[in-house]
Amino acid sequence: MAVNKKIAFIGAGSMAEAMISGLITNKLAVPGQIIAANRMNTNRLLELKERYGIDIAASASDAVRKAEILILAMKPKDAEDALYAIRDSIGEQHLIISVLAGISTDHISCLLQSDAPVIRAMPNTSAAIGYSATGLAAGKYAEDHDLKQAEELFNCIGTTTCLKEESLHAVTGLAGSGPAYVYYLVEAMHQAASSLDLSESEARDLIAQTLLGAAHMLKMSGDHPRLLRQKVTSPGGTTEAGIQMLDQFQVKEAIESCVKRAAQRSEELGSLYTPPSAEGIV
Ligand SMILES: NC(=O)C1=CN([C@@H]2O[C@H](COP(=O)(O)OP(=O)(O)OC[C@H]3O[C@@H](n4cnc5c(N)ncnc54)[C@H](OP(=O)(O)O)[C@@H]3O)[C@@H](O)[C@H]2O)C=CC1
Ligand SMILES: O=C(O)[C@@H]1CCC=N1
Repeated sequence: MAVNKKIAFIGAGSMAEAMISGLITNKLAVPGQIIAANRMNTNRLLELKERYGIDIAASASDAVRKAEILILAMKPKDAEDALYAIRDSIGEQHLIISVLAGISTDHISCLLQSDAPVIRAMPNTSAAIGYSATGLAAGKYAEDHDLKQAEELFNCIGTTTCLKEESLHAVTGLAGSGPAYVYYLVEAMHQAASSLDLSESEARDLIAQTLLGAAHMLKMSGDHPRLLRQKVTSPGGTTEAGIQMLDQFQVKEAIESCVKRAAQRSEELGSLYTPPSAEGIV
């Protein structure tokens, strides 16, 4: 379903571009409905205008004044400056959606000194091709229709899961950062393929299709990954021999630690950029 509101991206980096690309490709919005602002990198804004035909703003507050849905997409460390700069332009027409890792909706409301509805979202960069796995949580001023609006928007660029806000740290560790873990695995598979004399393009096709097939099997069969793995693993065969290496290097434990550490880092970012005086106050 298309939205008929103007959407402003405050922060025009990787995540904003992934969402802009997904929103336009999947026809939730036409380019003229999207406006982007960043801190100072005008070339980046011109690049996005050229690539997607979107509007660009002279300042973040200019973008805010022209839009009803605001997507906060700067780094957590820049949130304070960015929100101070726009707070006088926030009005009752605005729905605020933050994709910032770790930063709570309470903190955003506090910095904005506003009771405008805030939805916290954790998408991932697969939004660019309509495959984000996004977690969503409503802040205390958001009503059901605000969450529904955010769900509509993110459903257009992947799947959405609504959760309590505390769970967004886990979503960040698992799915927000998740594509990077998969690319890390792929980098290792490429290195192995190269040392086994496969060409770059042969390896690329084989690896991408193998991942795609496994992901579809997980979704379509509904089987537990252990069962799916067992079906690949013949006793005394190649897979068993390969997996013995993964076990030897404790790869399962490493991945579990990786996801937990990323989730913990999300909590740390929240504390790092939330002065104690701002916790829970609006
Ligand atoms: N990348 C990812 O995979 C994901 C990222 N996120 C979250 O998305 C957010 C953005 O990440 P990402 O896109 O990777 O970051 P980038 O560094 O790629 O982009 C950040 C953008 O924020 C802009 N910015 C900085 N300060 C301000 C300001 N005061 N006012 C307006 N814009 C400002 C920067 O502008 P300039 O260049 O001019 O300084 C830049 O355009 C982060 O909070 C991150 O946690 C969430 C899910 C996944
Ligand atoms: O690395 C980060 O902090 C951001 C949040 C999730 C993915 N990228």
